Amino acid sequence: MKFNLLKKEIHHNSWRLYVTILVLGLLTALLSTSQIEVTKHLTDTLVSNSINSQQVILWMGLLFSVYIGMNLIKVINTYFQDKVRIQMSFNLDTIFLNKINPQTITNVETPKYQNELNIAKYGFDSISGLTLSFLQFVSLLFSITFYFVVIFQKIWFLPFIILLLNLPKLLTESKLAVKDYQFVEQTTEVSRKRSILQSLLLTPLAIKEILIFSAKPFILNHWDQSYREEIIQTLKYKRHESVKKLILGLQSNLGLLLNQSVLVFALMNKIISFGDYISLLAAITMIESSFYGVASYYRQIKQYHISTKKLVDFFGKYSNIGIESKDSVSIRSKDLSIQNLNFQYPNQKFKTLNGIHLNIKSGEKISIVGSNGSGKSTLSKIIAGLHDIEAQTVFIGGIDIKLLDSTSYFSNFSMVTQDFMKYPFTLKENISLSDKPNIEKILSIKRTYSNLIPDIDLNTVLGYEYEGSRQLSGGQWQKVALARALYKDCEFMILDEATSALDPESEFKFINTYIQEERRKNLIFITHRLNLCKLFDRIIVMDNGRIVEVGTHHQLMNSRGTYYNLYQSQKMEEEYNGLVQTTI
Ligand SMILES: Nc1ncnc2c1ncn2[C@@H]1O[C@H](COP(=O)(O)OP(=O)(O)OP(=O)(O)O)[C@@H](O)[C@H]1O
Repeated sequence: MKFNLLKKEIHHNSWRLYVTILVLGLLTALLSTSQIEVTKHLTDTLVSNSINSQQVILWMGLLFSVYIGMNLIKVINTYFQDKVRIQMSFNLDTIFLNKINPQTITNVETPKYQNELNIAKYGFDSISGLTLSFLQFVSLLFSITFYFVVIFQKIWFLPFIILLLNLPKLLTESKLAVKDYQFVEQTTEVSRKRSILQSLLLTPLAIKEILIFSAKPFILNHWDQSYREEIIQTLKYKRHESVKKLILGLQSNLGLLLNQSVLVFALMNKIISFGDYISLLAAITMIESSFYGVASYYRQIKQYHISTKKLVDFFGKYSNIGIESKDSVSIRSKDLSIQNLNFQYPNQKFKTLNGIHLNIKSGEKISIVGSNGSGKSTLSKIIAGLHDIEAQTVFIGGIDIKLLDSTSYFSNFSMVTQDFMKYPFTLKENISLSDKPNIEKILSIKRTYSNLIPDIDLNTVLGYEYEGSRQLSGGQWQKVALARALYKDCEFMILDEATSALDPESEFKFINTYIQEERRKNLIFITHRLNLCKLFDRIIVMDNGRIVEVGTHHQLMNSRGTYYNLYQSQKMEEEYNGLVQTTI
């Protein structure tokens, strides 16, 4: 990806503001040079043998007007700079959120992604800072040039000495720019840890457990430790920066002393007047401070180069920029076939799935069961196209899914996972995920699946995030997620323990209705409630990343293997619970 492609979007709607700020910068430079000139004349009038009071009043009036003008421009300039900052941060956030578009979740569900995201955000912020600094830099260049002209007219060689003495500032800032980035990279994890723990202490979900388990001191202690670690690292870096700045300050003081000596020499030898002395000293001091601005701009230019490199890497990994869109392949059948599929998560040392072979015919309803961690969710996410897999392992209608455009592949799937989303939107938006929900479609789902969609106004905002919103129960939220999956109305419905919060009657009614109503569609149902498995065409039993049994409920019960044992132990548990209840 070429970063230049983004530049236009970064500066969208800002060019007129930039020109305004530059004009204001030019005016500031003109006024501050006039201030020097007026001060010179006022001083010369004051130290002359015959003080002309009218002239003194005139110069003082002029000086006052220059001050007022400078103040006015300063206020207007600050406003426009704020405006640029706001516009730029909107542009950058828009680009960032639009461009980050990973095609799968495999690399996103890792700490590496979080760290790289943090560094990329820092890079983006430094770009927005750079634009403003560039404008300030140009304004400073105006001022420095004007001051140089003033000084050059009186003592021609002095501007060159000043320039030479200020070069170390640029060098130091360039080194600090590299160090800045190294510092951010080193502290990303610890600063993320601190903010994760901080939000843990503040989010309502966590507060509930914190209260019950009296966990505040424990989490606070973790937060305190990571914050202290971050502070230690930050202060170490700041100390290093301060030492560099101290050395620079000393160099700058020595430079001023040298320049002042030149002025004193010129004054004593009557090369310049006393007024010149005062005004030139002011000009030199202003150049010195302007050079700090120039140096800090130089540091940001350096950072800009590092940032763009990091951003190009980041977008290369997590966006679809530069990925050639695949030709649309027409899929004739929706039969799904998995051939010798192995899968390993990027941050795991072992394979989560081992040699999976599975064929699912169009319209088939299958249930996947197995112990915790056996790989059921991973397999279902792979089927839905959410993970990076090797070529020639998953096929739809005989076509390798790696050859298909991911968006068109996703259009075949509806999915409700264990950790489904609860959007802080209205009920109808939660179901449709659209600005223009098809109300008739929602009402039709409501009629077919009784008790699925809560009996509240479709325009009610859900959750506890906003004033006037309405919180749902866990089961109701899960029903809304199921309604969302039905609304998408796809060939494949994947339900990963997606009915676990429903009462047994609602769960049975939902699954049974889907099977009856959607005979031509596929249902992949992951569950721990084995009594529902009887409703399915086939049951897949998983253990330790492998498929260990496949068959109907009766076949698997007769073969007396893993499924049989799981079923028996669940039946015994249910009988025991029933016994306890009747005893009570
Ligand atoms: N994002 C992830 N990154 C790394 N490892 C993961 C990730 N998700 C799952 N795993 C690992 O993969 C293995 C299988 O997990 P998976 O969620 O597929 O199991 P499951 O059969 O659905 O379990 P459960 O019944 O508890 O939901 C587990 O050992 C788990 O630690």
